Amino acid sequence: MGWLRLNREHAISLSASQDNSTSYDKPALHKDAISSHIEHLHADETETRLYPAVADTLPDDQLPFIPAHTVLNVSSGSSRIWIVIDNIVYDCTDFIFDHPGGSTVIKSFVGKDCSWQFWRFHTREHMKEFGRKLRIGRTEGVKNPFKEPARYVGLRRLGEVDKEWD
Ligand code: HEM
Repeated sequence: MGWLRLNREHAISLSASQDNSTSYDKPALHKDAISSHIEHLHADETETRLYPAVADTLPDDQLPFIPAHTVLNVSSGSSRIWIVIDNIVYDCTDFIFDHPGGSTVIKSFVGKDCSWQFWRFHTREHMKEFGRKLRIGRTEGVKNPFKEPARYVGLRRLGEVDKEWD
């Protein structure tokens, strides 16, 4: 667990040294730091650390690809809190302690897709300001355990084409 401890201390000292930083700001981890600590880790922890948080400026389509089975393995075999929104993997391990909606909701989606649930409670601005810095990769095929219920405006289903207007 040496690496995890190091990562947390690094994050804390970083946020202490930057006034406008919050405690869940994650540093962009350096490859040398990863390899020098990687030998102390169990296999599944090693796997999680291959995907550190990436720079805010990196476009989604340039994020490293994390196969669905890796998302699943990491989530069941380690204490990392990875969730998937619109095929982007977010590492919420540290962020859950600061999440205004509490940690339980996020924990209930570990290793799962929760796109529609996320968009029920958040705006694009929330994602840009708080979510973007938690991105670690992109993926495909991770399942949402719940089907999105149909949404209605009055008696009309949202998004339904109104035949009378055609
Ligand atoms: C990338 C992951 C996430 C980020 C960055 C994030 C960020 C935030 C932020 C910034 C707020 C405050 C919103 C406000 O001020 O109006 C919030 C509230 C909330 N979030 Fe999240 N969230 C994440 C994941 C989730 C997930 C997966 C769920 C569960 C579906 C969830 C459920 C909620 C709820 C229920 C609230 C409280 C809403 C309210 O009080 O009106 N969040 N989140």
